[in-house]
Amino acid sequence: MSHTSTPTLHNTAKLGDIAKTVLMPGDPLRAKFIAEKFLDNPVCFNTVRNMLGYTGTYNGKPVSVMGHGMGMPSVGIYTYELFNFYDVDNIIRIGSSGAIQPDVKMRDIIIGMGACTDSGYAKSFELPGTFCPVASYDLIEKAVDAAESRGIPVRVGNIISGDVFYCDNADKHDNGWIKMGVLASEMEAAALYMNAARAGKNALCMITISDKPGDTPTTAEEREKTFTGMMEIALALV
Ligand SMILES: O=P(O)(O)O[C@H]1O[C@H](CO)[C@@H](O)[C@H]1O
Ligand SMILES: O=c1cc[nH]c(=O)[nH]1
Repeated sequence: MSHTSTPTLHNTAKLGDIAKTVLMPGDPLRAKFIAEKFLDNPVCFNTVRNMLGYTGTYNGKPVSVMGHGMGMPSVGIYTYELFNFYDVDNIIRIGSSGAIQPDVKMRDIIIGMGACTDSGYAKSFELPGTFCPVASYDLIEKAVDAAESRGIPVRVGNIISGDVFYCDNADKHDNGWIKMGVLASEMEAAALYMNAARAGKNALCMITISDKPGDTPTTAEEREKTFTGMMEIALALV
């Protein structure tokens, strides 16, 4: 795709409408909730496909928040455009996720230091080996400090960005990742980290456990409005 200017096919914002740091949940209504609850003077810059995006200020500093949809292709499009066409420097994903390790509990917050994947997303970069998608060390360090200073427990470790939410034999699907010490599953961090690496920008994925076998899953509304610990840590990075 050779498109290089703004607005884009997926975003009606003009260059300058979006802040250097963007918080990105998968759910656009989680983006709306964050903008309305935490930002001063939020202005909506995108409604294309209902992928809501807002820019406002937090503690006087400009910040944007925008949904990225579900899965690697969707997050790949939105983050590519933000990094490469909108001059965004930092993207912090704030997602829901499924527990993989037995000692990971509902509502635990995890910082994805690395993101394993079963996706073919890396193929587009035509590399001679296996790329290791990792978060920005600077953002990890700042997120850990922000969590500690707020008394919010977080774990830092490996996560898995999968291409499927529903699959035959989920236990078998997770078993290999359990043996490799992977903490939790979600569906976008690996593509985000790859796009950041390719663009020379910074990315971090923070997730809150919303599902664990044997526990009652959080509702859609809880995923939209109650993961505020993770949201506050992300906002502290602005
Ligand atoms: O809650 P979000 O941020 O969308 O993240 C998780 O939830 C979705 C699946 O329900 C996938 O996008 C997965 O990564
Ligand atoms: O990808 C995801 C997101 C939430 N819960 C899961 O089990 N998987």
